[in-house]
Formats: sequence, structure tokens, C-alpha cells
Amino acid sequence: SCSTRKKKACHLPKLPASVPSSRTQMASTSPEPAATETGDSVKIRRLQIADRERGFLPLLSQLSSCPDLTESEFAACFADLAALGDDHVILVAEDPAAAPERRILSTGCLFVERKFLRGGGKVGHVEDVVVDAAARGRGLGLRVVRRLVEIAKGAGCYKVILDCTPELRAYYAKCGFVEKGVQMAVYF
Ligand SMILES: CC(=O)SCCNC(=O)CCNC(=O)[C@H](O)C(C)(C)COP(=O)(O)OP(=O)(O)OC[C@H]1O[C@@H](n2cnc3c(N)ncnc32)[C@H](O)[C@@H]1OP(=O)(O)O
Repeated sequence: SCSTRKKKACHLPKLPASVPSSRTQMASTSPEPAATETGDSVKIRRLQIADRERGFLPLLSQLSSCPDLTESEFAACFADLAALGDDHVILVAEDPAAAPERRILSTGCLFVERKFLRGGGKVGHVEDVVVDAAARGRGLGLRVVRRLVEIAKGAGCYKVILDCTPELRAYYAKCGFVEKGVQMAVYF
């Protein structure tokens, strides 16, 4: 939970040289696509700490339970995740023309898992993909997921996997995914 993270965040190890020390923006792995890619001004970039004020949490709450976090709780979670560098990438799509508190229109996350299998291989996990209800059907979900997959490929992952509902099969097929295996879970 974030309260656990909060405690840990006070004792973060010194970051390796490859991880930028910025406390406000997570590390970037490669250049972002041109802002005009889809013919509008929406730009895809790494999560910034200021995105708390731009509607990031209300957007996530369209996906699952996401109670508000205070500024310091948000900062603690951000610091914990930023310390994972390129192993935990959160992308957002920002519309600079929207109202300041509603600028984050889409988000998606990539977690890179290291394995002993495959000679110390890596697997990318795509999580927490959501597009604001008013901005769906404009290709934003596709852009964010494709970008996450590109980042996973660039990081040396041999595959990227995700869990979703049956209704989302067609969407993820458009993003390049094929159905494989069965999803199982234990909830606490
Ligand atoms: C791993 C996870 O996080 S799973 C959770 C996914 N998130 C959610 O379910 C949250 C609620 N839903 C959403 O946020 C959005 O509807 C998303 C993310 C599923 C799709 O985002 P959008 O921006 O609307 O999708 P986008 O416009 O990029 O669509 C890309 C293509 O997929 C298709 N598509 C989009 N959603 C769906 C759907 N639910 N069913 C079938 N096809 C779909 C589109 O028609 C489009 O196809 P086209 O290129 O032939 O026109």
C-alpha cells in the first residue's frame, strides 16, 4: 500500500548513475513520438509529480478504486516508483488545451520483470490502461499501449503480457496482442 511505500520512501537507496535523480519526472528511455502524430496536440510522456493536479487520479478511478491521495502520499508513491527507473514506466497522454485539472486523458503502465529463465530474460507487464470516457475512440488507448510495447522491446523484453476482460480482446488485438493462456488471481 502507499502508506507502506511512504515509510520505505524515506530510506531509499542511492540511485544508480543511470537513473536520473529528478524527483519530479520519471526517467525517459527514448524520444517520445511527435505531438502531432494523431493530428492533435495530445502528447504522450512519462508521469510527472505535477500530474496529481492534472487529473491523473480521477482518471485512474475510471478503471478501478482509486481514493484520493494527499500531496505527500502521492509524492511518496511517486518516489518509490521513480526509484525503479526504467523497470516501471508510467505513461500519460496530456492535452495542453484542456482545463488544467483535466489534462491527463490517458495512462498506461509497463512493469519490467527480471527472470533467471531465458538467460536472465525480461518480461514486460502492461497494467492500468485507461482513457478518459470523453476521449475514447480517438486512438489514445492504442497510442499509449503501442508506446509501452515499444519501450518493452527496447528494454530487451522477450514478451509483453497483460490481463483483461473478454470484452477487451478486440482492442488489445488492435494493439498487437494475441490470446494466450488463462488469467487466474487470488484477491486479498
Ligand atoms: C491491462 C489493462 O489495464 S486492461 C484495462 C483496460 N482499461 C479499461 O477497460 C478502462 C475503460 N476503457 C478505456 O479506458 C478505453 O475504452 C480503452 C483503454 C479500453 C480503449 O481506449 P480508446 O482510446 O477508446 O481506444 P482506441 O481509440 O485507441 O481504439 C483502438 C482500436 O481498438 C478498438 N477498440 C477500442 N475499444 C474497444 C472495445 N472495448 N472493444 C472492441 N474494440 C475496441 C477501436 O475501435 C480501435 O479500432 P480501429 O483502429 O479499427 O478504429
